Amino acid sequence: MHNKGPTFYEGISFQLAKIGIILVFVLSFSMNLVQVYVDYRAQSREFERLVDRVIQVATPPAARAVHTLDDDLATEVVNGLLSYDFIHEVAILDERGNALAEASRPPIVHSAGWLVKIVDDDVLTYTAQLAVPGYAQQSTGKISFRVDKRQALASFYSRSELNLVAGVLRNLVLVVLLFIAFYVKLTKPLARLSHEINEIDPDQPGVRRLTPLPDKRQDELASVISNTNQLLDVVELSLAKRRAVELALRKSEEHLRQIVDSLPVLIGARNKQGYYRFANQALANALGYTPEQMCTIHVRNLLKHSVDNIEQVLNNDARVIDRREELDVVEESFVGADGSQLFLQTHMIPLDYYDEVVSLVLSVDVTERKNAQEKMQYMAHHDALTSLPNRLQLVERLEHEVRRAVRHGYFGAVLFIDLDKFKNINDSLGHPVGDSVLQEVAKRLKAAVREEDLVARLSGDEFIVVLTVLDQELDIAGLKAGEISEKIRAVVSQPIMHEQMELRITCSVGVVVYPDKNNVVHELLRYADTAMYHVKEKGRDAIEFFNEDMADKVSAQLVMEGDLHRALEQQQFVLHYQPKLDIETGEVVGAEALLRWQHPEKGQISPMDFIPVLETSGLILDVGQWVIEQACQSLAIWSSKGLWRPGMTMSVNISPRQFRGASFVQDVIDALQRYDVPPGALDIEVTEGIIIQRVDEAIETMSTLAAHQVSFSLDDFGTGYSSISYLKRLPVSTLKIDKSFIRDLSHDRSDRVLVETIITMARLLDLNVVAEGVETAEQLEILHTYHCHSYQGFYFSPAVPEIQFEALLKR
Ligand SMILES: Nc1nc2c(ncn2[C@@H]2O[C@@H]3COP(=O)(O)O[C@H]4[C@@H](O)[C@H](n5cnc6c(=O)[nH]c(N)nc65)O[C@@H]4COP(=O)(O)O[C@H]3[C@H]2O)c(=O)[nH]1
Repeated sequence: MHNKGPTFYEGISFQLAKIGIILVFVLSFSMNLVQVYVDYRAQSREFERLVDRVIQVATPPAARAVHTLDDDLATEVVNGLLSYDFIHEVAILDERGNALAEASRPPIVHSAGWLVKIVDDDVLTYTAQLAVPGYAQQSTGKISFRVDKRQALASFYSRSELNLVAGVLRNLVLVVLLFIAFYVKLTKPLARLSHEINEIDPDQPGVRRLTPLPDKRQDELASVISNTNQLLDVVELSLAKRRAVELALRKSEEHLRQIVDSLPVLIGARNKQGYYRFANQALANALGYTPEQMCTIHVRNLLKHSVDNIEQVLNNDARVIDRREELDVVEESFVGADGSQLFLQTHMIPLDYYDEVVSLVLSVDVTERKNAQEKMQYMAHHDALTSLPNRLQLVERLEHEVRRAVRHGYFGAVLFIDLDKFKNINDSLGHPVGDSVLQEVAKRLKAAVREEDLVARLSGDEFIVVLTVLDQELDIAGLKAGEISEKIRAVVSQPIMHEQMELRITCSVGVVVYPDKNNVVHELLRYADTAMYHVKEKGRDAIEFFNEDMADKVSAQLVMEGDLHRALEQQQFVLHYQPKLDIETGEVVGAEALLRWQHPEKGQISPMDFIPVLETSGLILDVGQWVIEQACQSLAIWSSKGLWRPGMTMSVNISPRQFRGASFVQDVIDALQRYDVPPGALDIEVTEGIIIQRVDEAIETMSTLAAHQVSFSLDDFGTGYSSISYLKRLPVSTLKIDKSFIRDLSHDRSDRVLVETIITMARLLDLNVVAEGVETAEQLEILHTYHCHSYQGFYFSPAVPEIQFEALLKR
């Protein structure tokens, strides 16, 4: 800080000189003037007295001259008066006013000084009456003369002028001398002092000291300089101390900063205005700024743009700062410099930071955790292949939609869509093709419905479409659901192009309109499933609405499902055996094990009624295994008793689900080994339906078991595909002609042709033929003519309990 020193004219000396000069002129001149005035008054009075004496001296001779009319005397008086240098005109007049004698001379011209001009008191005229004593004091004339007062006071004036000028000059000299003395003694040292103070470095005040005055000077200035030097020393010392403290502080702050910066926790301090007063490296890095930049950006600009989020952060800051509360914030959403979103979990503490209270925020970056959670949440609610909502989300949404429909009084619909023969695509073209078909179907379904409708993938080739808000009238809602279902059927059946291959697929659609009586989501799905199943039963590629009959059937099925669970636990199942007989010899060549359910209340229930329920509920896996075990056990017993001769076969029915079960092959082998079943005694009846779905897998399963001496019969032959091509590939030893062809054998020619053809074909393929449902001798006779190998049916015996069958064997 360097101040420009004062100029000469701004200096104290000049200022004092200026004041001195003004005082000299004003005070000394005015006081001298007063003195002159007093002197002038005294001089004037003196002059008056002189004039009076002159008149007293001149009037008697002048009166005599007038009285005697003596011109000479008058002239003498006049001349006498003119001898006074200040009288320059005299006249003696008689009583009539005629001049008896008069004389004048020009006034003496003075070089009039300035003072005379100020006084301006020049010529005066005096007149005196002349009277002769003793003549009654009667005036006889008068004498007049003119007087020049300036002339009379001339010496006074010149003396006064001299005094005035001399006084002023003397004082002026005094002022000049004082000015010099001030300048030398005060102003000059002060100017030097000022200059030296200016030169002092505020950071090192002790380095440049003020130059002391000569030793003999012990005045105030010398004391100021010496005191200032002492002060500079003290300041220098305290500065040095302060610098040392500051250095220590800075170092400790630096260490702290390093520690804070190296922490993985994101640390910052925000003030009430929403600015970071401090941000550690981790926080700055996380947001993509430097710690310095962080302090220049308002927190609003770092937050994700959502009113709630911004409000929450600002409100929390205000709470911490104003109310000094400590807060835990589960989630704050920030946006980094590169636009990426960041989720922070934060603990907030009020902190006194320099001159204000701030909110100290300690955060952990939970973005990855949050993203993982969201991803998991997404995965938990979506199907990975099609990204459609999965069953979980479907159920949640459908529950919500049903509630909404009930509340607002309108109808919606659930469409259960199953792709027809999708397995064929998977099996023949491979899973990648199947996957891309599913993705394409998902896309088409989404495009076919409104945004607010829901398309979900249930499993495999099953999709659900929820049509929300169809109509307030049930009929119209149903109509709309039907129209949309038709549209869906149409879009799904459009050719699907896959790597220049044109694929065609149809779908079966089951429709249920909601809300219904109980509005349970799982029921709705089951109803839609049932309706879809009906479509499948009727030949696929159609839509069907769920109706009351179906509902009754479903509820009956549900009741039965519960009963079947109990049946297995309480051993209500038994096996009956129907003998198989050689047509030629009439000997028993084996048996078919048939499942019976002894219901405690309803009595014996037909497997035709409960096997489908076992199948859909999955219970068939347990019950089917039980059947195999039971049959193997009976075989072992009869074999040990010598009742089961070699070459006899025990047929066991296997359901599709059981056949495809992962442990099926091993379970059968285990049972064979456990009961030590004679080789070739166990025969498994499979339907064409089981095989046709996955021919290769079926062949593999059958071949494995065939290697363990298990034979296979093809049940219900003639009702299905009856393709000779796959028959040749299958390890099947027996064909069972369905009883529906045997029933009308005696009077239906076409059945006879069919049965004869099957038998002939079987013989050609070296397969056994068993005719089912032989009830009459006539039927048996016809079969005999056709050279059918064996038969079973009520004609000989229905399926009978184990004991009865054993007795039959014994016979
Ligand atoms: N009208 C008439 N019927 C006759 C005659 N002879 C036998 N039957 C019946 O015809 C059915 C033959 O069994 P299926 O075709 O394999 O058809 C079976 C089979 O598909 C299935 N089934 C039976 N037991 C089991 C089992 O343990 N497991 C599996 N998966 N299915 C079984 O249930 C179906 C029906 O079994 P059932 O009611 O026992 O009915 C049996 C049998 O009682 C006859 O002369 N006239």
